[in-house]
Amino acid sequence: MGRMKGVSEGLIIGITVGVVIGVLLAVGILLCLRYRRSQAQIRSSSSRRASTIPIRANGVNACAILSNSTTGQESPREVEDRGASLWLEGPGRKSVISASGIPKYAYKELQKATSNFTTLLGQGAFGPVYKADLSSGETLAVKMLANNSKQGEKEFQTEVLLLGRLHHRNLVNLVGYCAEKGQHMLLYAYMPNGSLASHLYGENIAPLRWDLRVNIALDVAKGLEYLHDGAVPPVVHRDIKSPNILLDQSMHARVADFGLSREEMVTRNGANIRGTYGYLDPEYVSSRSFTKKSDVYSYGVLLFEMIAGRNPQQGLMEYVELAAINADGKTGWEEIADSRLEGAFDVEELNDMAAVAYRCVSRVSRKRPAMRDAVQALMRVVKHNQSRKHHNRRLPAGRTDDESVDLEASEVQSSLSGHQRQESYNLLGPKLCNAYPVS
Ligand SMILES: Nc1ncnc2c1ncn2[C@@H]1O[C@H](COP(=O)(O)OP(=O)(O)OP(=O)(O)O)[C@@H](O)[C@H]1O
Repeated sequence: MGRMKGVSEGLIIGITVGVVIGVLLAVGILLCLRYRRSQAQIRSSSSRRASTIPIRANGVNACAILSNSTTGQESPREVEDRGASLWLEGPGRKSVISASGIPKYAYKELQKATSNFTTLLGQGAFGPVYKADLSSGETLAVKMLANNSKQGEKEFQTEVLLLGRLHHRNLVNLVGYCAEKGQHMLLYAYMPNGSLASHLYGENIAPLRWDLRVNIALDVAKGLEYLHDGAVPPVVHRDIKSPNILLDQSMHARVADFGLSREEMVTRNGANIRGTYGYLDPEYVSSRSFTKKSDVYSYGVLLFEMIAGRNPQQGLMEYVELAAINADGKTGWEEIADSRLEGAFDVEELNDMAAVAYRCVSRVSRKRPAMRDAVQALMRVVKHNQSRKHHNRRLPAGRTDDESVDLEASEVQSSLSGHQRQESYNLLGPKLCNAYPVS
């Protein structure tokens, strides 16, 4: 009996110890599993954040070191309170990534980078634009929005958010902003080669070569195509003109000044119109409804401006209309070619580009091409231009690049049958030039 009692007691103790160990093991495994799950959640949420907040350092897709430390004007508390901003640090970098993913710059840093706002690049309708040399070595253009603008803080933040999501190699992309001391500033990539207008009309600047004009025409078309068909929601530029086409270090063109809320201008007859005289879609002027096709019209004017080297505000379109009497819309446009080209252009390419331009400036918007069609047409012109260049690259040894351009023009113009029309340019050009002297 006594032995039996001893055995059952031992059994009970054994079972109890086993159960306790089992429970402890189960709790341990459970805790372990929960810990691993929470780690996985942290990992996935941080990678989600990284993919939704585009971390860009001054417009360049750069690998940035993120930290909570403060290096600029704003206090860390301010940043934390908004709960959605991250400081972006790097050598000489003092900006903060806002909720929209667009770096926010401190007023003090910009003040230093612009030598107290004295490095004026020019004055636009929105206010002055300054060149900023940052301590990081980067150069930006700072557009200081005029204080008299009716835009409030909320509208400015909305504009930054909208602009910040537009990115294309043929746009002057927004790379940052500053909203401090009652000032609103937009920061853009700096375009060292200035505006298309300065190259067409600048006095101390070499005439823009034909091949560059063709490339610029395609670049602008691609930038506009992106705004119309690539951006969500689509963006209508509303002010396509040669001063708003800027050239980067490689002479690639980029469309500037898009997406900004524009003030209306009052015309002589008291109507409120937005845009620039000379580039304005006549259908918009009568209907007051601005569409993508109104941008297409302005683009057509811009193409003719590059072909003729004439300012749309000084009778370019009247000049074009006059030439259109002789041209059938597709050929014969060489008579309006910019005299500064001195005949160094390909007639076929010029006619093809003018044919696109002529369709773009059709008075009936429905008849104008979409920007994607203009891109296709311009791509063919660029292709032709490049294969011509390739052909002419087989030059006699010892020739310089400049000579090759001259040779290229004369060779092509004399070798291709279509280019015999060059002679009619020589005959008809001066006639039209006298009727509309370049002012
Ligand atoms: N990103 C940039 N890089 C270099 N220069 C620039 C840049 N943005 C603007 N500029 C220059 O600053 C000056 C003012 O530009 P802004 O765009 O404000 O006005 P605009 O285009 O000349 O006129 P508007 O405001 O009437 O369209 C111009 O000379 C322009 O070429």
